[in-house]
Amino acid sequence: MLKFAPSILTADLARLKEVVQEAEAAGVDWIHLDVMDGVFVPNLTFGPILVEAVRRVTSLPLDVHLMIVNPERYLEDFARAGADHITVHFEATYHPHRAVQRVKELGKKAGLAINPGTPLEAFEPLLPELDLALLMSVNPGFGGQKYIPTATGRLQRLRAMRDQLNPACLLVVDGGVNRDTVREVYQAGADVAVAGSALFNGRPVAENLKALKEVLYALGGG
Ligand SMILES: O=C(CO)[C@H](O)[C@H](O)COP(=O)(O)O
Repeated sequence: MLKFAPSILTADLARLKEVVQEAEAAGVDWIHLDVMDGVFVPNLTFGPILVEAVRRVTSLPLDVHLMIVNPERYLEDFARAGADHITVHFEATYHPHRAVQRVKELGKKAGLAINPGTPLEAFEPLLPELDLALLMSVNPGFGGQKYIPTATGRLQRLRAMRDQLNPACLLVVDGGVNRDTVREVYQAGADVAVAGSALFNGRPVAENLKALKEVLYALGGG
């Protein structure tokens, strides 16, 4: 069963509580929060204050994706704000291993993410300690981008690496997942799909989620 983690990046943030609760009622698995600093990625979003606000309106796991340089500086703040999972980017820190260890010391699930241009081997030394391995299937920074087709082969190879080194680590794909690409990412071995514009787009989340799941049911694998 592929899990779905809607990214609030494309939601109507003036209705934050309603949209998060709508997603929860629709049956999504996690809420994904994209934290951007305008340095690591060319966009700015929000920090721990918003994570804390979301924490107060849902009991779903909060999956915080830090697209910020030197994420070590803020791990405690996001943990205190109520994040359940904290994912840092391999490219954004000199010390990805130290950052992952710190997330675990804080009692949270630790994730490592890589960009589309980063070799998959970046995961290898850290995989045995990861709870989540997040593969970007768009260049990070914006919702609503097109899925990069080379992500599929990378997912397949990462799945094999994961199965060998740490089967308990969840494989997360992020970017451009929609009705046209969800089959591909599921068949390539993803455990969790982050989806922004396919789930938060002005139409009811339940309808959007159903449409994605129908593609998977048709395979007999949803
Ligand atoms: O990390 C992200 C962008 O950096 C977003 O989570 C991702 O792009 C989801 O949005 P969409 O499903 O619309 O592509």
